[in-house]
Amino acid sequence: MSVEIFYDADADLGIIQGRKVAVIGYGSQGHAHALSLRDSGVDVRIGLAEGSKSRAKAEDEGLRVCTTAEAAAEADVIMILTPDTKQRAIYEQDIAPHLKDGDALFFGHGFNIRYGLIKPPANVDVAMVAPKGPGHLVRRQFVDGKGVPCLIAVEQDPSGGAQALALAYAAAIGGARAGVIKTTFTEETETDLFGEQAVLCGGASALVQTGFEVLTEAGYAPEIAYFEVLHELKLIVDLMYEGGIARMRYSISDTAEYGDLTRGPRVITPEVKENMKAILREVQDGTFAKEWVSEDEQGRPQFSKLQKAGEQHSIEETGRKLRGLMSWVDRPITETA
Ligand SMILES: NC(=O)C1=CN([C@@H]2O[C@H](COP(=O)(O)OP(=O)(O)OC[C@H]3O[C@@H](n4cnc5c(N)ncnc54)[C@H](OP(=O)(O)O)[C@@H]3O)[C@@H](O)[C@H]2O)C=CC1
Ligand SMILES: CC[C@](O)(C(C)=O)C(=O)O
Ligand SMILES: [Mg+2]
Ligand SMILES: [Mg+2]
Repeated sequence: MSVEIFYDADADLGIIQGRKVAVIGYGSQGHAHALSLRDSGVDVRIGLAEGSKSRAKAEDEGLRVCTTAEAAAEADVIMILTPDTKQRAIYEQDIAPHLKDGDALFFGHGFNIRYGLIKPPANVDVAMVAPKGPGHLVRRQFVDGKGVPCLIAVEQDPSGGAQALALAYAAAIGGARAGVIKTTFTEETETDLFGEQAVLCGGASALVQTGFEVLTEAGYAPEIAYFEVLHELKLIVDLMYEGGIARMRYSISDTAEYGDLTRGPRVITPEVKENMKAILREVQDGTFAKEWVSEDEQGRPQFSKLQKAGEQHSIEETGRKLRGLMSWVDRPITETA
């Protein structure tokens, strides 16, 4: 199936420059969108809860901060960039009452529309601009003159202009430098959840932690294990990013390549592929969404326990020590590039 991919030349920045945009939330994606929209000449304000911890960060960047309700009332493009599990309540309390004809409701991920948690009225455009990368890198790449690819989708289009508006927004945050693919809320939500669970976050973290455990439990030095399975992983993935798996295999030794070709399938076995398929089914049939919404409603007991266990894994202590000795690696978490 072929896809439509758009670049800067296909986008009309003037469309988003002619609108009043509210970015609701100033976290990973919120700060990236708001700052890059502002730098692209867009009229942007930030919507936050009263007493929000994010207020000072946004104001330090010279952005105007209002309550979510004020921002939604003032703007005609409202981008919701708070955590997925919080969006429904924020929408119902502070956004829905202020929606008017001609407004556009935007999302950075399709979760709430795909699983029917938010049901916007028919008189507003509903669209998505979903960057395929973490917010802090969306901003860093924009500042560096690069861009993170984005997916756009349109769920409702009473104005007839929702796609052009989404493409203009994606261009304003740097996405059209790399490529903007048109998709649906369903395809974005299901592929994004699968990707982060099975490969990018869940799969990769478990692979690294398990490799570290196997080496250290066999008596090898944790520092050597860390460099081997975590630090070098970035360098290997950089080669894949630049030229695919073939480029990585070109650069590694024949010994590594033979080990890759013969041992890789012993790690990622047919059973692992079946596990991945089960994870995809839980995303498609709504099991994961139901579980996550319920976990959040109960105060995230399992999330907090597993998060703490991850933070206490011995690879983190080894990593902190080694990264502290490499000034170019130990980059503090900041909300700017
Ligand atoms: N993280 C990423 O890189 C990516 C995220 N997305 C999508 O983007 C959206 C935003 O995700 P992300 O950037 O990670 O979100 P964050 O967790 O970084 O959002 C935090 C922001 O939301 C505000 N917030 C949190 N809870 C509430 C609440 N109950 N009421 C009002 N504001 C609240 C916080 O304010 P305060 O400081 O006051 O707590 C803060 O400003 C999601 O739909 C996500 O799936 C898509 C692609 C990648
Ligand atoms: C990979 C995780 C992600 O989907 C992202 C950064 O793209 C997210 O939800 O944060
Ligand atoms: Mg993603
Ligand atoms: Mg995601």
